[in-house]
Amino acid sequence: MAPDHSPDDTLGNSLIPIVNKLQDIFAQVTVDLKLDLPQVAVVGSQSSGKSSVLEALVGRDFLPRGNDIVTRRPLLLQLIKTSPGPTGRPAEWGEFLHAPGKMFYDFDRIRQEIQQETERLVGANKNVSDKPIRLKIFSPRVLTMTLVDLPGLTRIPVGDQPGDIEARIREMALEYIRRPNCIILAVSPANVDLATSDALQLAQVADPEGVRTIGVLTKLDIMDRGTDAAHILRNAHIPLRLGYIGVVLRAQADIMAGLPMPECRKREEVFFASHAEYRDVAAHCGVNNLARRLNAILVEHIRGLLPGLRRRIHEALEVRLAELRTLGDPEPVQSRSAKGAYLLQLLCDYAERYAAMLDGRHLDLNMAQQLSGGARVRAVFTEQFLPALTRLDPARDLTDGEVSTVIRNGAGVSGSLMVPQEPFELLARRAVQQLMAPSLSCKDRVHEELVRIAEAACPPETARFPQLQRHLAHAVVDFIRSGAAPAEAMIRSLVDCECDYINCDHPDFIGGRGAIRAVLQDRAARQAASSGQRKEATEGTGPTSSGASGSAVSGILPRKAMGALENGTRLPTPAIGLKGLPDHGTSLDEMFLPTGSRRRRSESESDIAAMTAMGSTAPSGAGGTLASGWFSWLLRDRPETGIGIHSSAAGSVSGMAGGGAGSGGSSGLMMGMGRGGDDGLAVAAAAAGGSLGPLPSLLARQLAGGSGRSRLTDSEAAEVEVVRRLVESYFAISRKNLSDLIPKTIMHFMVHYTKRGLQQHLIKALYRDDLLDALLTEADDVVARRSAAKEAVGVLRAAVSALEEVPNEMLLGAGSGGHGASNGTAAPNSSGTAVVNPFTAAVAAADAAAAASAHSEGPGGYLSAGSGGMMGSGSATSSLPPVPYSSGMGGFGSPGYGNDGGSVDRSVSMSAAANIASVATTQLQPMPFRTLEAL
Ligand SMILES: Nc1nc2c(ncn2[C@@H]2O[C@H](COP(=O)(O)OP(=O)(O)OP(=O)(O)O)[C@@H](O)[C@H]2O)c(=O)[nH]1
Repeated sequence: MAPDHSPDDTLGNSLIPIVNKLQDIFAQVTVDLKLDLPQVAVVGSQSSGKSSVLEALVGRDFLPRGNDIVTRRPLLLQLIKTSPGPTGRPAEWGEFLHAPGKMFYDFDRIRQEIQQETERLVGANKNVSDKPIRLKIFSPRVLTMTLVDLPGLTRIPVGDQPGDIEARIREMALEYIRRPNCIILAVSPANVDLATSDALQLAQVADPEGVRTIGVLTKLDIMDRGTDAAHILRNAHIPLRLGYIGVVLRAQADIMAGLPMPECRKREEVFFASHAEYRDVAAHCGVNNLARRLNAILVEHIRGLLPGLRRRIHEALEVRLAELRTLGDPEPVQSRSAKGAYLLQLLCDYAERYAAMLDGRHLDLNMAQQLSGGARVRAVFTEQFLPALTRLDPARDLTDGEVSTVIRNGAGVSGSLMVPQEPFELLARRAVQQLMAPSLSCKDRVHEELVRIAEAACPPETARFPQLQRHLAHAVVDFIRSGAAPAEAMIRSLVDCECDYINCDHPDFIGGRGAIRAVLQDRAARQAASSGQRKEATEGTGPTSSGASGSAVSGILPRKAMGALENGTRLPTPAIGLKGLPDHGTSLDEMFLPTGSRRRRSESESDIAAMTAMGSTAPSGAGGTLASGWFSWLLRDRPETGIGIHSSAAGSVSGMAGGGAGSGGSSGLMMGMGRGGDDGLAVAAAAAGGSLGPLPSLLARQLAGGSGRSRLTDSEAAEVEVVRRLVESYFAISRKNLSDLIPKTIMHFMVHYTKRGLQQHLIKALYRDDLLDALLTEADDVVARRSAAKEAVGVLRAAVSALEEVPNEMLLGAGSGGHGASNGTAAPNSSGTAVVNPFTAAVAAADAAAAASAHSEGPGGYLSAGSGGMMGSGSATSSLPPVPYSSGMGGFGSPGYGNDGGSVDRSVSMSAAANIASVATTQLQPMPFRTLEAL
């Protein structure tokens, strides 16, 4: 009797053939759409009964068996259930991959063919090979599934077997059973101690969780008298998650005597019925139950597989249809006038696609993955250009010492009392000049993006006309370039304009007064903080000196100047300061009038260099003058500095005066410098003894390498602070201007220009009588690709119809009450948490079905809920996550028939894309999206 396909198999039988049909459809052509079906592999020691188990599942006698090593190459056996054939015609047959078109109706012949094919490769003397034999068995009496018969594990090499035969077979078996979608039938003979089972040992390696291993116990009928395997079948001995199934198969003598398979099944039934020790497990034993359980597992798996499969088929179909459109279906037009119209249409399409991509009107799937089209141009502005401007430091690379030197050099031989205009302008220009590089870089990035868009805008139909693509690429790139040149000129002019006139009247400019106020406030705050600390330290000692009374600012600034600052009134003394402050005359602002005629703008960097270098030659001051600048005046009488022009005016000219000023140097006129000889010029020390030594080319401070704030006098540091603030303020204005104008310039000269003019340009460049034929000549491979794409579309449509035969509830993954496979079973894991997986769920379903039809008197069978069996911890609804069957071995049918990837092959369309890309890359440069840092 063939395996009993009871109603619980109905679902599987309706579904699995559809999957097989799909596999067959895909096998016909080069549509590399793979199905990730689980397969069933038998593993175990030599002569444990592996082939016998497979045979029994198939229900036919066709595999070589014996007590010696028999299976010497893996056998991939695809069982395909067929409808019963018309009377008189054999309904069962086998086909080998290595003998295409040959149908084997005689199963003895199949056995012989397996033997011969084995010997053909590895000889007759017991050697083994890992090269599989692929066999399809078509029968109305089989469950549809793929089985793998593997050579048995052995220890001692015999015959032609190599010395490492044990390791070889082990590896061969592991190669199959390691695959996550392989269901392992671990076959162990019951007449050998289970603790020594090779099958279980190997299955443990490949499936440590035990979620896809079913134990199969053979030879129950020939166990030692007085022993039985009931405890094993109850899963009590060496527990497996999916438990054990006991079978009684044919002995060698039965085979020799030709005992028919149905007889054997009957005998098995009788065996379990007549052995009291197996009564409680009998309902779940036997070949029929093994088949049912495997089927349930497969069905559950396929249920999870189908929705994704349908989606992939539809996607593949879309890809092929799109490819067909690009290849031109039907054939391209022939008449000249029609060709002209077609070319015109293509050019207009191209220009429209380019514009649409810029405007964000062209949507495609790629857009979910990355920015594209106009959004990228905008990203260049917002995510690259603007942040790059923000990061710019107006006094980049200039130390305080250098700024100070520039200021001093700008003051010339007579020094200045207030902030000199020239050094400020020089530094401001230098800072603004920094805006040039990111601005030009922004233009370059947009240029790249436009070329990228131009590349992507190619209408798919152009793919078949390589010359047209080439000409298009040239024409478009030229056109984009023609917009980039004036954009660059404009950008340069804009930055030059910003540099050329330092507009101190700009309403946003902080101005000299503002800068001084800010610095004073800062300093006052610092001073207040430090005096607060001191006060805390000396609390209770009463008010301190005059410097501590009143505001911190007034302690620094002369009262009149302070008043002027606060009231905007005039100062009694002439002041020198920056021009461009809001009010003039004799107010505080007058302090900032320029000391000399302004120079024309010079090259900032060279000016800076020159002015810095000049530092050594410029005296830091002359006797009695505030050689270190106007800020000394602001700071005089400041108690904390310990300096005062009153007290030391007579003695000091500057630290530079060295020995000449030695007596007064320690409290010298010049702030900071008076603090000690070490602040003076190095030359001062060298010149001790009265005569002045030669003036070094750099100031000692710079020579010492310490041009930082700590090396400057307090006055110089304050001066530097004010100048820095002025430069920062002015730079911020220019940066703001350019952050607005540069994108506008680029948009105008490049983006909008190309968008508006591209169509005209293309028509002018390419819509030419002399080019028409060449441009519309198809590439040589297009015809072949068109027919391949058509074939693929046909196959995929067939696959779609095949899938339409699948009941909807299966595709949706809805539970099927009738089948029971939707009820998962929670197997307890070590921590007591329920672990549910499709395999166990399917097994539970099969068991439930078996229990329902069981004729045993047992209390629901050993796998039933609550029985304490390995499955017995109750059931759970199977909104189960599908097991991630990430890979699988190739199915039977064709070399490319494997199920190891599951991905849609887009080779043809990809080659089309590659074609486009290759054309483009010869003409156009690839446009990587540079990161922010690239700027
Ligand atoms: N009595 C009895 N004999 C069995 C049973 N199962 C298998 N046999 C016998 O055991 C021997 C080995 O069986 P095979 O099916 O060839 O074992 P195998 O594991 O495929 O062997 P190799 O492919 O050589 O590793 C054969 O003679 C079978 O008839 C069983 O349940 N009872």
